[in-house]
Amino acid sequence: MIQVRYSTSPTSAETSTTAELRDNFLVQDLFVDGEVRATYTHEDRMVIGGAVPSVGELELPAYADVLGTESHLEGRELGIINVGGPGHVLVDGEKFELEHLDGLYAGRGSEVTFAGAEAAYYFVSASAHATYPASHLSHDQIEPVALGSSDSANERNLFRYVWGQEVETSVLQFGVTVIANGSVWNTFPPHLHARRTEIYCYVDLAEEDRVFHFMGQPGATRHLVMKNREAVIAPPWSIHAGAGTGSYAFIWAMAGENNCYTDLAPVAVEDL
Ligand SMILES: O=C[C@H](O)[C@@H](O)CC(=O)C(=O)O
Repeated sequence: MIQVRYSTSPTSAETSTTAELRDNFLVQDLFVDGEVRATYTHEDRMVIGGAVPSVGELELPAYADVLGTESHLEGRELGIINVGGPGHVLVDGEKFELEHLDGLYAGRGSEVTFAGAEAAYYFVSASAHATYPASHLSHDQIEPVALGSSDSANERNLFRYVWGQEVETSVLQFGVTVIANGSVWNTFPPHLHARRTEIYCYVDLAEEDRVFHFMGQPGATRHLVMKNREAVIAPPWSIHAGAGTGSYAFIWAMAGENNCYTDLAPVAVEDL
C-alpha cells in the first residue's frame, strides 16, 4: 500500500487547519506486522516507508502504478535503517545483518528483501542517475558529531551515515541523531536548505511521549504533535526542528538537486 502526497506552497501551510497540515506533511502508520507500507511525496519525489517482516520475508514493492517501473529501484536508490530488533536485509541476494539503528544503502537497480522476526525497517528511496554498490553502515562504527549543550536543552549526537563522503550516492543523504538524556530540542537553532527536501522519522520515543515538531517558513511556523515511528516531510522552504516530552532519536533523510550536506542556511532564533 502506498499513499501519494503532492507538493505544497509555503503560504498554504499558513492557512491550513491542523488536519490539513497533518494530511499534507505527517506520515503515520508505516509499521504494521507483516507489511510494507509507503508514502510517495512529490517533494523531490521521495518514497518513505516501513517494512515489518515478522515471521516471513518482505520484498520491497515496485509500486509500479506510482513509480512507473517494474522494480522499485529500477531508477532509484535506497537508504534503510533498522528501528527494531536484529534482522537482515538481502540486496541482490547478498545478506547484510542489521542491529538496532544500523543502516544500509542499496544502489540503483538492486532488489531488496527484508527479514527478521524482531526487526522493523524504515526506508527512503529517491531518484538516482547512477549505480553505486551496497554499503552496510554500523551505528557503532560511525563517529558521532556532538551538537548543542545541556544548558540549551539541545545536546545531541549526530551520526552521518550517508552524506556525500565515505559512501557515494546519486542524491540520497541520511543519518540518525540521538538526543542526550535531559535534552529535548533537535535541529535547534533551525536551518533551511534550498533545492532539497528533508524527511524526519522519530524513533525510540516512549508510547506515552510526543515530539512537538516545528515546520513552516520563519515567522510563520506551525507545529505537529508526533508519536513514535511517525515521519514528517519538510519541503525546502520549511524549517524542521522539534522538542520531545521524553528521550528520542530521529532518522533524517534528504534528496534533491542540492546534495551538498553543508549547503544550508541557518535561521536565527530571533528571526523565527
Ligand atoms: O541536515 C540534516 C539534519 O537536518 C541534521 O543535520 C540536523 C540534526 O540532526 C540536528 O541538528 O539535530
